[in-house]
Amino acid sequence: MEKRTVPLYGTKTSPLLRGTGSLPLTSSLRRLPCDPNLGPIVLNYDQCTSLNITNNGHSVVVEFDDTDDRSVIQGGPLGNPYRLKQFHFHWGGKGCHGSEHTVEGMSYASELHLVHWNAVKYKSFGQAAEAPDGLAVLGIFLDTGDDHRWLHMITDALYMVKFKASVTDFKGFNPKCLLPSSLHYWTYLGSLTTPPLHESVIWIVLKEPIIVSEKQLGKFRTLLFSGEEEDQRMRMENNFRPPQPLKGREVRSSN
Ligand SMILES: NS(=O)(=O)c1ccc2c(c1)[C@H]1CCC[C@H]1[C@@H](c1ccccc1Cl)N2
Ligand SMILES: [Zn+2]
Repeated sequence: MEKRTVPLYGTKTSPLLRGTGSLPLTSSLRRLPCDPNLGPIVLNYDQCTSLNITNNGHSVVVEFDDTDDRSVIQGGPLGNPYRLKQFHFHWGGKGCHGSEHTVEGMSYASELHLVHWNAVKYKSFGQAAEAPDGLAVLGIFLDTGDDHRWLHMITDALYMVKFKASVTDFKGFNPKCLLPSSLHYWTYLGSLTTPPLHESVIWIVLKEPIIVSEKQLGKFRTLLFSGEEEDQRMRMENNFRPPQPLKGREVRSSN
């Protein structure tokens, strides 16, 4: 990890955003005392059903069947199990960094977000997305180094969703293969980092990054913000929102 120069966020299709959004896990977070009341997070993804992979004009998204509790996250700061709905990534331009959280001012090349919703308390994702305890987003940092042995399953499919609004089947993918070995985490109450910016997210950010290669990251940058029918082709990069002030929010640390 090197010091990141904060790239300009936003392009014609994703203007600079307001609101609290994601927060910097800054200051001496690494030395935060562990909160003994924070138990381990538990991921039950073994029965997960991935459906498709799509380019939504902001990121690449893998969506899951969330009609029952077949894949959930629970434990840690969560009072209920939360259903896995989708995951997506944020990344920078060549050589610059693209994570939406920083740790002691340092950022990573990319950040993976696994988005879950509280189906115990809310009838739909949309309703949960507007409630303070509606969503739980698991954030995983991507640092650069060797090839990630399973990420190719995503990057090999990216040519199929090059353009905005393109989608293709993507069955049988279990995101457990994208987890680091440790599930130690920081957690705080924040918001979605892109519109509609609802203050509805229990953020759970893993301390240990996964390692992916620059070559693999480069394949994300072959995606386009623009649709197939648009004349100007805008490469999809820097689709991350720089961290926002903590504003006195409490960040807690698992062991
Ligand atoms: N970077 S992030 O994880 O904080 C993030 C930020 C914004 C949004 C999402 C994820 C995703 C989560 C699923 C739906 C989608 C989205 C949305 C779109 C239409 C209607 C509602 C919603 Cl929530 N907006
Ligand atoms: Zn995100």
